[in-house]
Amino acid sequence: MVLTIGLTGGIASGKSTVSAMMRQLGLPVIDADEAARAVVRPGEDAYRQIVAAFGPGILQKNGDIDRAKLGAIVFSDEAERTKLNAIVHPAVRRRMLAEKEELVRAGAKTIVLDIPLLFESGLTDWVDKVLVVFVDEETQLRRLMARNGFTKEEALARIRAQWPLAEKVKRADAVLDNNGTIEETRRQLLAVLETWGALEK
Ligand SMILES: CC(C)(COP(=O)(O)OP(=O)(O)OC[C@H]1O[C@@H](n2cnc3c(N)ncnc32)[C@H](O)[C@@H]1O)[C@@H](O)C(=O)NCCC(=O)NCCS
Ligand SMILES: Nc1ncnc2c1ncn2[C@@H]1O[C@H](COP(=O)(O)OP(=O)(O)OP(=O)(O)O)[C@@H](O)[C@H]1O
Repeated sequence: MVLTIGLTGGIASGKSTVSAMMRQLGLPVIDADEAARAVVRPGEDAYRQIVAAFGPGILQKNGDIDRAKLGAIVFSDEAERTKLNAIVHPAVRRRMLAEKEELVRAGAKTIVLDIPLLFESGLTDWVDKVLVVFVDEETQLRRLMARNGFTKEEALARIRAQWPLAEKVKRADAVLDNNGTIEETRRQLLAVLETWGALEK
């Protein structure tokens, strides 16, 4: 029996920080953001669909998608974001399922799916347990602006493109409070993984 853990939270709440800890503990992590980058590389179907839908103006000189330009469009206009999601999400889901099947075939006992939009995309039936990384709004805004160099408006636009983090906390099987130090978050993570029997070899 494979235990599938859905790791989610809000933008900049600390999912990648926590998924790195889970990898260090020997748990395989399938990363939706990584999949979303891979499926839009030049030559991929989704790449062609994105250029057709948004025009060559969202491309860099070398032909790669200009993520900052496309981000500015989709985080300021819900209809544009829905258009992009309709192109990218099906390809991301196919890629993640293929990765998961490979891990199951290789005998993985616990698999982590790091999916920022687990709830927004209605993917909770993909996982056995939902682990939410929580931070308060002020901390989230500060860390997001510091990490990406966004203005407050750009950061808020991204935060508002997702469910409120408090709604995800209500639906979680376990919550990591990531407002403190990374060490404090790690201690909480170990306790949750212990409880779920996720660390047995
Ligand atoms: C708009 C894009 C090009 C911006 O790229 P950029 O490198 O600036 O951001 P990155 O991809 O690293 O995402 C950073 C964070 O933004 C948030 N985010 C990304 N896409 C979305 C979205 N469609 N809706 C809400 N939040 C999103 C997530 O919290 C993600 O972790 C990119 O985010 C994208 O292609 N998004 C559509 C695919 C998607 O929904 N990915 C999210 C998980 S599947
Ligand atoms: N406990 C913490 N204390 C201080 N800084 C932190 C803590 N946890 C995360 N950070 C920092 O906050 C920022 C956001 O963390 P991280 O990138 O892990 O979030 P995320 O949820 O993966 O973001 P995204 O939704 O964009 O993928 C990063 O710069 C990270 O180094």
